[in-house]
Amino acid sequence: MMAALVMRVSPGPFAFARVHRPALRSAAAAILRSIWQVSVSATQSFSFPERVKIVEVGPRDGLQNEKTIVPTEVKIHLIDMLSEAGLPVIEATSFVSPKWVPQMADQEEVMRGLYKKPGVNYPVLTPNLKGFQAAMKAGAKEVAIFGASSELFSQKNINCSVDESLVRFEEVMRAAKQEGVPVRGYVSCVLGCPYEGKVSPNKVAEVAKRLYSMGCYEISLGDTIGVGTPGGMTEMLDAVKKEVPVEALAVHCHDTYGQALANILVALQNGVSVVDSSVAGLGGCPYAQGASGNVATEDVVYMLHGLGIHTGVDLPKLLAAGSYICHSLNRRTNSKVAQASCKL
Ligand SMILES: CC(C)(COP(=O)([O-])OP(=O)([O-])OC[C@H]1O[C@@H](n2cnc3c(N)ncnc32)[C@H](O)[C@@H]1OP(=O)([O-])[O-])[C@@H](O)C(=O)NCCC(=O)NCCSC(=O)C[C@@](C)(O)CC(=O)[O-]
Repeated sequence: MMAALVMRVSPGPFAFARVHRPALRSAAAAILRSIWQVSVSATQSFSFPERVKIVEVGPRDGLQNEKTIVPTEVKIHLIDMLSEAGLPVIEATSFVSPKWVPQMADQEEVMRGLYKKPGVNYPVLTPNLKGFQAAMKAGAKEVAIFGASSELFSQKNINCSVDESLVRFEEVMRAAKQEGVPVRGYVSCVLGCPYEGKVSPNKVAEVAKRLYSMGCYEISLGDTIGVGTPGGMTEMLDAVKKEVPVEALAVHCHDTYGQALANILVALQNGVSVVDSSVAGLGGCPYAQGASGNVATEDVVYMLHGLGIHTGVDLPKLLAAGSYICHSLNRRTNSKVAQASCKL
């Protein structure tokens, strides 16, 4: 359901209006009025979803590219902190080859060790039947298959062509249907490929349609290397929405060029209400040259709450999870909200 945006102006950032000198006070009020007017007119013609489902991909996408192996207990504690913060979906790990992605080699231990909070989904990536079977043995209740709209990226990432990958995914889908397991589908490189450059929106739409037709309940559209802009996002969504209902679409933005929040905003205006993000902005695909972190969950939540959109996420608890993983990795957070909160 979509709701028109009701603008609310928080007094916080405008505390300077409380100054005692009348001239300054009226100047501050004028600035405030002009900002408010611009904001309202800029947003009045759009509508946004009332609630957004955030799919937290930090424990998988966020950590898969880390060179030093993160201890299993740290991964488990991170996942538990994220579920405690109210994230409804937490992608826990991936059942891929440990030769290809050594960081995910402890997938079974992670699945067995995490506290399965009632109401929270913990999907895992499965590139093929072998991965699916291992995931089932480890107790996974939901899986994700991951394809691409670029041939070269598909080859580099999963060692097969796009068509071959779809055949493998059909096998996973058949097995999943037998087990009654929901399957999410990813399409990578929807706004650009590190090896092929521009990707046609029609190609994205075609792969998204194939995944949706085979039974994926949701299709996550990945700007794998974070090169997209709001213009590209709009063009791509226009094409995909002709093939897949918008209710079944998610966006998965990386922030390499600082466009992720703008791209997400445009996706929301286009009716998308599922957003992937990674705590502390960790992440990147090891087989996508130049890929930087995912958009930070903290920043997405801050923006959504500022728009009056419900997420169910407790921002202070989320910030604590981000701080925990950054401390464990000895890394500065990529989240602007976390950086700003530290200074308060
Ligand atoms: C897909 C494969 C396995 C094909 O890899 P392959 O080498 O072509 O597979 P194969 O079938 O020829 O088997 C080779 C070896 O791998 C083993 N194997 C085969 N399958 C599995 C499995 N499931 N789990 C564990 N082991 C497996 C298999 O048993 C065999 O072992 P060996 O006999 O040599 O000892 C490989 O290419 C792979 O693991 N790729 C994973 C790459 C990956 O995880 N990339 C990151 C995730 S995608 C991403 O980040 C993008 C996303 C989703 O976030 C969205 C976005 O941002 O756009």
